[in-house]
Amino acid sequence: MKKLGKFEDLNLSSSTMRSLKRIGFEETTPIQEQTIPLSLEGHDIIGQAQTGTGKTAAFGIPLIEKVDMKDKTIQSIVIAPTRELAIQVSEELYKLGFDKHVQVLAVYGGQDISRQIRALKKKPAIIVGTPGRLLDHINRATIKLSNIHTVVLDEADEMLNMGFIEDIEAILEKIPTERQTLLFSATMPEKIRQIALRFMNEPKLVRTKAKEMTVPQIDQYFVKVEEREKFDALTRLLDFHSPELAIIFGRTKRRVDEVAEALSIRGYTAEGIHGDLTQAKRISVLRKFKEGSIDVLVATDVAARGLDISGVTHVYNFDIPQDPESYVHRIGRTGRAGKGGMAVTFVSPREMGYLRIVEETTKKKMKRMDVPTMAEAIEGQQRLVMDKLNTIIEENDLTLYKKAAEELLKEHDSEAIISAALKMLIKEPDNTPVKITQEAPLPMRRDRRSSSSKNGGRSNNRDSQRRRGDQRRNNDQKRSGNRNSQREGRSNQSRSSQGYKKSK
Ligand SMILES: Nc1ncnc2c1ncn2[C@@H]1O[C@H](COP(=O)(O)OP(=O)(O)OP(=O)(O)O)[C@@H](O)[C@H]1O
Ligand SMILES: [Mg+2]
Repeated sequence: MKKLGKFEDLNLSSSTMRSLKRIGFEETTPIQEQTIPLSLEGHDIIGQAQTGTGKTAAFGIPLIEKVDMKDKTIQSIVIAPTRELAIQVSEELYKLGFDKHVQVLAVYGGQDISRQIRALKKKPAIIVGTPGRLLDHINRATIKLSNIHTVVLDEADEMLNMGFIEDIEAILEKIPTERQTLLFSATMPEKIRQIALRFMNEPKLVRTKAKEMTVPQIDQYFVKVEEREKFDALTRLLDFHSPELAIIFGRTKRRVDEVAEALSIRGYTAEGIHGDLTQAKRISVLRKFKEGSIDVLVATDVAARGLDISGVTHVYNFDIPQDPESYVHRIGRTGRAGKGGMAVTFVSPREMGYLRIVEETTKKKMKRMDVPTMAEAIEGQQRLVMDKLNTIIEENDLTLYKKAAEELLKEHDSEAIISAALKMLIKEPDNTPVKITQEAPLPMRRDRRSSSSKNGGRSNNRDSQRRRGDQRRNNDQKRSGNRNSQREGRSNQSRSSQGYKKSK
């Protein structure tokens, strides 16, 4: 990301400066440089910046600065859409407040409420929570709002999409009005402006200057491919690109299950993640992905949004997302904290209209990419193995292997031996049959393009409204089924400390 300022210029306390140093943040990102001073002055803020540009610390640093260590009540609340985001944000706040000894607690559905109640008794200064669970605590009076001076809505766009609007309104209505309200989002649909009007006090709009909605470090491509050819195209691309860590997005849960299974059959270390898996399963899949013991994560959008996993080099949209905001969030899982990344979107010929809408919204053209040939895929694999061999030669003592090498050299010339070894090391194309149920392409859309671009890409077309309506209904069903149940429907895993990325 573009680095503009220095934290030194922001008049932060020495404890926060020490924490920043420990984390490894040296310079501010643009959104941080612009919002931190305003926030410290007490203004309400609407902050919009691209994915992966440090919005968490943009509100986190002022939150920590404003904690009064003598006050033993809850002083700030951060509302986040999902439990793993709540955990991720609370971990970042914990690190930012480490030297000041600020207590931060995450509360979210799916976790034993009595455990949370016990933790609340330890008087954390900052609570990070999902809307439903926060409301539960508020209604039980285990969270008291009377002393709260700052409220943050993180990923506001996502919370609206997930149908949390009433919960958020209910929470905001209960918090003293002489508070500061900060709202952060990667995209800024009209609904958010309405919330701002109702619940904020002359908010300052801070938008980091960017022509495009996506960060420039992400190279964006599309591949025009028939539905039935998608899977083979995917494996070719994976072989060709040899991503360090890749996320593949599918449209449905079945899709995610089938693609993950099919990839495993073909010899990739892949697992799927979506809202139907148990919490424990989601935790373990995400942990394995962060540690690199699986290198392909297949996910529905909701399962990966907002997650900050370092080292994701490639994002593949196996299915093009229906609305442009999802696209922005999906590909935003790579290219974070100034690192590079590649996003490849599969489009079936009938879905080209959607591609154009995405491009109009993000104001960025995707380059066309062809499916690599078999030879190219093998070449990609060879490059990878050659890199690995070079590293092994550079970094290891190989004396133990010398004798065997000499023996082999007596029988064959070196080229033959190395070629054989390469053949062994390379994952050769594998055509084991796999089952991928064909999905119908998204409905044709012709006339709606203009309506979508007019409102700045907000996808208020009928399709997406219907879809959101469905989502909301689902949420409501779940809600009425079990007030405390997990509505977030996502994996529950936070960024682990080793996954905490610094751009140095
Ligand atoms: N000043 C900084 N210097 C270096 N790295 C930073 C800085 N600020 C944040 N980061 C790192 O950048 C990454 C992305 O930050 P963060 O998750 O806050 O992005 P975001 O803007 O909230 O993205 P999203 O819209 O996807 O939620 C994190 O790993 C974070 O630790
Ligand atoms: Mg964020």
